[in-house]
Amino acid sequence: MTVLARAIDATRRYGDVLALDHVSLDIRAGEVVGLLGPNGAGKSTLINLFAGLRRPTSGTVELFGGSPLDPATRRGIGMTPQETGLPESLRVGEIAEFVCAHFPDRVATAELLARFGLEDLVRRQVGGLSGGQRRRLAVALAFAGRPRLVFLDEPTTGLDVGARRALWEGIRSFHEEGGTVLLTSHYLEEIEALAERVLVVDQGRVLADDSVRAVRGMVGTRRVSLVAERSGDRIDLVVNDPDRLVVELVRSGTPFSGLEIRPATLEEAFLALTSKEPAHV
Ligand SMILES: Nc1ncnc2c1ncn2[C@@H]1O[C@H](COP(=O)(O)OP(=O)(O)OP(=O)(O)O)[C@@H](O)[C@H]1O
Repeated sequence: MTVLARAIDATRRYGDVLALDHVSLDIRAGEVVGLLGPNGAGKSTLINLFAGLRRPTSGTVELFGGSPLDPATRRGIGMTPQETGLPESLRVGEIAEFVCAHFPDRVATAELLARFGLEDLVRRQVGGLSGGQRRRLAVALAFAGRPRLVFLDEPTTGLDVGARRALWEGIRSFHEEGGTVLLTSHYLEEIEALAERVLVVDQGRVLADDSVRAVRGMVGTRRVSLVAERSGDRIDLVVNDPDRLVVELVRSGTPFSGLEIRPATLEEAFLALTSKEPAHV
């Protein structure tokens, strides 16, 4: 399958901060790939390298087989960064028209807005949009030039359920037409709704690169919490098989109390993943 974006041993430092640590991966045509990781994991940095907004400190990043720094190459991508600023006094239809007009093979403004459920807002000034409507518009604009590959950095943060679904529909219809998307999120649920493949990133490293189902299994851990009677200390453990742990504890005759078992949060699962050797790097 055609590789649209490729990182080979890419490292990016900001002063003392190692934002990306020897990352190698491919984004192939037709994929929707979710980039999952906690704050500061390196998700935006990876997108910024692919989009040519930053250069790697070492290693190589390729876009459509060329350099992401080449404007002609970059014309094939669409991008919505984490934060965007749109001119307040322009109308939604005017902004969409302005952005579409930059591309040789542009989407019709009405079609673009309809795809993201924004058709009723075409005459509204941006200053009069809600936060969710602004965000949807910012995401829609990434698709204005019929890109081959779209980067979306936390596209649905701050959206309510309805707006989130409208946005998901827009992304899905692009994918159904063969489009490729790399999107970041803090939520596995969101990535599950859109992507087949998920990259789990933390501290600049790719901890897992697998199907959403496999990663769900990996992070489908449980947190077991109990008080050891001898010391009186509460002990917290993140495990895959809590039943076995409890059976073994009882068998060993260790006195304990206050047993609690609950699903691990994504944060805890990340920590559990980080403490092991990465499955695929
Ligand atoms: N321009 C910069 N200057 C200095 N440090 C930076 C810069 N950009 C990012 N960093 C640091 O690099 C690391 C990775 O940041 P990055 O924004 O890529 O993470 P992220 O996974 O996108 O986080 P979030 O989920 O919070 O958006 C962080 O420690 C961050 O503070």
